[in-house]
Amino acid sequence: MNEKERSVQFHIQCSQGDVGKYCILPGDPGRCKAIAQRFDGAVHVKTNREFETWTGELLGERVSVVSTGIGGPSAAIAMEELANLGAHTFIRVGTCGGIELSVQSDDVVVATGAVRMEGTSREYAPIEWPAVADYQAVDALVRACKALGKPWHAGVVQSKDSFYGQHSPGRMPVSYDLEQKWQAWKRLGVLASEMEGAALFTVAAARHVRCGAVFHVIWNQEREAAGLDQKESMDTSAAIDVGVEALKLLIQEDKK
Ligand SMILES: O=P(O)(O)O[C@H]1O[C@H](CO)[C@@H](O)[C@H]1O
Ligand SMILES: O=c1cc[nH]c(=O)[nH]1
Repeated sequence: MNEKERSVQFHIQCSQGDVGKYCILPGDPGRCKAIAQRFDGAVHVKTNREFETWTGELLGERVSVVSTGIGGPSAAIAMEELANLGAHTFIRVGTCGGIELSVQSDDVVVATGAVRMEGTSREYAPIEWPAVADYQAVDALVRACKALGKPWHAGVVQSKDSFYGQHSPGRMPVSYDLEQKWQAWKRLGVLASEMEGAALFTVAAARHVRCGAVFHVIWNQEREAAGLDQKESMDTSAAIDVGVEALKLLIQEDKK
């Protein structure tokens, strides 16, 4: 299989010309339409497995939104296949759970890097490699947060493979490992937990493309444990607005 020469990419089922060079990557396919509605003239291109693709324009530039599903393996596949079609700039717009006590539900988190507690990035780079976000993407995301005026944070997130290992570590046979590492993430000031950032940042480095990530905070289990709040929020609109605005800033700067 010559992946780059395939007329139709195997998983996303898109071909040359179907997608823009600038892409937004939510995990949830259910978030694609809401993101596409921020584009001019968005059309649904394809849905295959967890990968739903829409393409439209921002500032006259073709842009796409492609869902990656849950976890590093499918996120890596989406980025690889989009890069095969010429995409070079990616913004993940995801959800996360807060870890650091100042991170509250409904806040926005911009990742500067991601803890590689997942398997996918290890099949790309030795564990010594730091999964960091592209600095231009981080800068654009932070400027977009400031312009939007919503509470935001920028820092390291943790990417892991087991959602329930995060939320119920005590019932896992390897609880000793999960709980010890969680303490380390807290001491290191890790802001939040999610699942795809580390894989995407590492694949981006391997493919020489840019990737940033912004997250809507659903809840914060550490705040709950400290008796601070029990709030849960699923309104991802602020993170979507930040992601779209950041992509526009990157397009504008590339045109200069
Ligand atoms: O809302 P998305 O973008 O899927 O992101 C988060 O939500 C999923 C877990 O519920 C994982 O994919 C995690 O990274
Ligand atoms: O707590 C959370 C929320 C969203 N995504 C995660 O991986 N964890």
